Amino acid sequence: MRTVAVVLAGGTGLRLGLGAPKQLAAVGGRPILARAIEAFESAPDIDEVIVVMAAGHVPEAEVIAEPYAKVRRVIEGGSTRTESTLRALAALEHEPGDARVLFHDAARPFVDARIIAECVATLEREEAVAVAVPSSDTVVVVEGDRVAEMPRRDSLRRFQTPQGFRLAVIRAAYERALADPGFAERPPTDDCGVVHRYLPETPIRVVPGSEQNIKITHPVDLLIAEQIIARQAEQLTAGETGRVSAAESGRGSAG
Ligand SMILES: Nc1ccn([C@@H]2O[C@H](COP(=O)(O)OP(=O)(O)OP(=O)(O)O)[C@@H](O)[C@H]2O)c(=O)n1
Ligand SMILES: C[C@](O)(CO)[C@H](O)COP(=O)(O)O
Repeated sequence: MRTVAVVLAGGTGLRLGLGAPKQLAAVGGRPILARAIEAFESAPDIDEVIVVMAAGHVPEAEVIAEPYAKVRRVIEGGSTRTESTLRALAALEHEPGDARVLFHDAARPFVDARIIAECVATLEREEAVAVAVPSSDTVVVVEGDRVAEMPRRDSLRRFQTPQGFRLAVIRAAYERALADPGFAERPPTDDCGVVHRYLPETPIRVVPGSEQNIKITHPVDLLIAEQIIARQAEQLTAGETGRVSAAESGRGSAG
């Protein structure tokens, strides 16, 4: 069964305010989009990667995607996230219904191998999977400027991506969504939201995300991203030094 990763890069990054799509900006010297693609390129369970790029920026995305063998298509996105997903689904029209598809925000460049592997493994036995972390803030529902509800924090999670589905499920959910005149007016904020609203009987399994799997959204997130990259580099160096010392001590004891 094939698994396709869709890297959603169709946004323009208004909240970051760089004047260009944020996924083209570099963190740690490399474009955010390249980092997101790289995570799926190096995941053994992923067969193909489709990049959905913001209108007018497809050639730049093609240049970024060029080194990655699994990226065989860079397509133009729509004006909303759900429209970008729909374009990816159209590009996947020849895939069988039991194929697996993972939708990932290009704006989350630090998704790791464990998360991707758990999503793919979950889709072997389930029809939909989401990635989430607990909330460390108390989250409230407000009406106007008044608190209306205070849900129990221990039941709350913050969604990340990827969000994965059997193709037949996400196709059916969008088919129902498109038949609903209210969908365009109030679209869900993600693909799990489309499945939850239009196929409520479909269970969505949740696997643990990571605090590093941030969505670069506001300017402060660029600073956090640089810190994550610096820490990853330190950990790599420490790991390599550790391996060298272990090898050296091994040689010492053997000889
Ligand atoms: N029409 C759109 C809008 C968003 N996305 C993608 O969905 C992910 C999450 O969206 P968000 O963080 O909101 O990105 P932007 O839409 O670029 O940001 P903003 O809302 O600040 O403009 C991003 O990787 C973005 O590129 C997309 O593929 N197509
Ligand atoms: C899909 C998502 O990243 C889950 O948290 C989020 O809903 C995307 O929202 P955005 O407003 O498009 O960034």
